[in-house]
Amino acid sequence: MTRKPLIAGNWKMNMDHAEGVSLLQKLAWTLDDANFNYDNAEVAVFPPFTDIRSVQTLVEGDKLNIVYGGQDLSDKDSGAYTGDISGAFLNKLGATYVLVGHSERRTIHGETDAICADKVQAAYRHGLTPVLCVGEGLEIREAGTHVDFTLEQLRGSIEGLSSEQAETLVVAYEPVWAIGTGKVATSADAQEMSAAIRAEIEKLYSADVAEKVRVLYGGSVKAASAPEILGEADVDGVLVGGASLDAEEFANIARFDSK
Ligand SMILES: O=C[C@H](O)COP(=O)(O)O
Repeated sequence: MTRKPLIAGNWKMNMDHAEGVSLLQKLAWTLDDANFNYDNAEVAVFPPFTDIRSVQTLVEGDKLNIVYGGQDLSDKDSGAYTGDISGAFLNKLGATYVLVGHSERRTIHGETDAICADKVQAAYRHGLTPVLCVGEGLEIREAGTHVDFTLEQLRGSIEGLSSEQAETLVVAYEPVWAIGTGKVATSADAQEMSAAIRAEIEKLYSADVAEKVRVLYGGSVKAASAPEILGEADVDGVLVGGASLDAEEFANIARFDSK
C-alpha cells in the first residue's frame, strides 16, 4: 500500500488575502516551471480564514492542482459562538482539510484533547479531513517520556472516532520544541514517533486502518531537511510553517523526490 505524501503549508497568522493570492500564484508557477508531478505528492495550503474565499477563486479559476484547508474549526455547527468558524463554512468554500489541535491552539487557546476530539468529529460531519496535530514540549522530550505523552494526546483527541473515519485521518507529529525554533528533530526522531503513532492506530483499530493513516512531521522543515525526513518509512508528509511562506522554498520541499 502506498500512501501519497502530503506536503502541507500552514501560513499561520501571516498573509492577508491579497498576499495569500500572490503567494499561491507564485507557488503554482514555481511548481509548473519545475514540471512538478502532482502524482508524486499532494500539495495543500492552510491560509487564514479571511484568505480562503480568494484562494478558492484562484484554485478554481486557474484549475490549480493544489488543495487547501482551515487552520481550525468550531466543534459546533452553527449558532451563538462569536468569532468561531463552522466546518460547514469551510466545506462550502471547497476546503479539503482542516488542522485540529495545532500546538499553538492547544497552548494559546487552551484546547484540550477532549475539545480536539469534538473538533475532529465536527470535521467529519462537514466532509473535511482533519489533520490532527500532536507532539511534546521540550521538558517531556528531555524526560524521555515523549512517546507515551504523544500517544496519550492521540488517544484523547480521537476518542469516539470510528474505524471508517480513522482510515482517512491525517496525524501531524509536531514536537513543540522544534516549531519555529530552527531545531529540526532528526529523521530518526520523526520515524520513531510516526511508527509509534501507526502502531497505536493498529492497536486501536486494525492493521488495515494503520496502513492507510498518513502521519506527517512538522517543526522547522526546510527544503534541505525535507528529503531525509520524508525518506523515513512511516513519515508520509510534512506540515511546514515558516518555510511555506516562501514559494520557492515550499516548492522545493514538495519536490523532495526529485533531488
Ligand atoms: O504547522 C506548522 C508547524 O507549526 C511548524 O512550523 P515551522 O515550520 O515554522 O517550525
